[in-house]
This record gives sequence, structure tokens and C-alpha cells, in this order.
Amino acid sequence: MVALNQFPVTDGNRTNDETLFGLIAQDIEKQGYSIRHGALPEDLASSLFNHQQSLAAEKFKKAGIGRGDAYLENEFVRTDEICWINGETETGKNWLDWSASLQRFLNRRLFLGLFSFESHFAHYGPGDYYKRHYDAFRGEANRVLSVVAYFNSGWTAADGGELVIYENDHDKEGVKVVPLFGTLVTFLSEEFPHEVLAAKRDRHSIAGWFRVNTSVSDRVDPPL
Ligand SMILES: O=C(O)CCC(=O)C(=O)O
Ligand SMILES: [Fe+2]
Repeated sequence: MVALNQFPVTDGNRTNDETLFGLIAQDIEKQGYSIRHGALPEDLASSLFNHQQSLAAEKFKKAGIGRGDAYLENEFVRTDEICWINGETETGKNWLDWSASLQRFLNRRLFLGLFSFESHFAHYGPGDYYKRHYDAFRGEANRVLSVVAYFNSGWTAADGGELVIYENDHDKEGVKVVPLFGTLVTFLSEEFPHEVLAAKRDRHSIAGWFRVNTSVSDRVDPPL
């Protein structure tokens, strides 16, 4: 007997991606977030993981909170290290291209008006965490959709390091996501407080954000 595929039989990556993007759009429409295991194309996920491993430790900087002058390192809030992805390498470019096709699809399907994308690799060493936070604040109209992708093979519940997504400010339980290789999480940035629990081993991921264009009059936001 032939095993049923999770995705319909397709004639190439493009169709696979469109099927996945359709499922993500449905999840977001229904509940505001999407958790999809094994979602990242295998070759893209492997090359991102290898690339992240090959980045010299000094390319990673202690993460902070806030932007520009408001930027602060804050050990109380988060202790991970990050490295922004600028598309200068083949792998970085492939990731940005893939994210751009997700952006186009979601704009067509959900009319989100996503305009630009920024993302970074993140490394959480044993004991590192990111306390409960929002990625964007209501009314500031900047980060609209958050994306997180994970690159950790053989991760088990005993390794900790789950992402916990809460429904609202009162939710204490939340939904836990194991940061397993190939898992992709997307959620509306203004809607869901979330946190990263301390992990027992090195935890590798990418976090990214789609923004809307917050230009006023003739000033256009630079794409990040
Ligand atoms: O790595 C994760 O699971 C989420 C990270 C996060 O919330 C962030 O970087 O804003
Ligand atoms: Fe976050």
C-alpha cells in the first residue's frame, strides 16, 4: 500500500510551497497563528543550519530589545545571541527569497499588506531564555507577522527550550512548541505574548518579522 502524503503529489517545489503557504494562511485566518512541523523545505533547512554552524562565534551579538536609540541589552528579558541575515550569501538569499514568496502569497490571500522583512539567526546556549513579550505593540503599526524556524535535530521534551504562545495577557498555560528541525511558526505580532523557556542544550533558530509600510506622505520606509 502506498503511504498517503501529507501534501498532495506535486510537480515541484513551487507547488509544495504553495500548498504549505495555503495551510499557513488558513491557520492564521482561523486562530491568528500557525505551527507547522516539517514545513521548511529540507534542502533549505539543512543549508541554513550548516550556514549557521559555520558562522564564526564573533558574528553573533548579544541580543537586545528596542530599536535605534532605544536599543538596550537586557539580561532580565533575554540572553540569546543573534546574527542578522542580509542576503549576502547564497543561503541567506535563498531564505529571503523563500520568505518573499510566503509574503506574496499571504498578501494575495489575506490582504495583509506585508511590505518588508527582517530576520536573524538566534543561538540560545544552555540556560538561555527570552521572557514573555510581544514582538510589536498595538498602534505602532510596524511588525505585523512574526516567523520562527527551527534547526534542532532530535530535540525531545527533556531538552526544554519550548516556545510558548499565549492567547492573551491572562493566559498562563499557552501552547508549547518543541523547536524541532524544520518546524515553522507564524503568528500575528501584535496579538500573542510569547516566551522561550530555558533550554538544556544549544538551540538554533531564525526569527523574522514582516512589516507594513509605515511611510508618511512622500517618505518611504527603507526595506530592511
Ligand atoms: O525562538 C523562538 O522560539 C522565538 C524567539 C522570539 O520570540 C523572538 O526572537 O522575538
Ligand atoms: Fe518574540
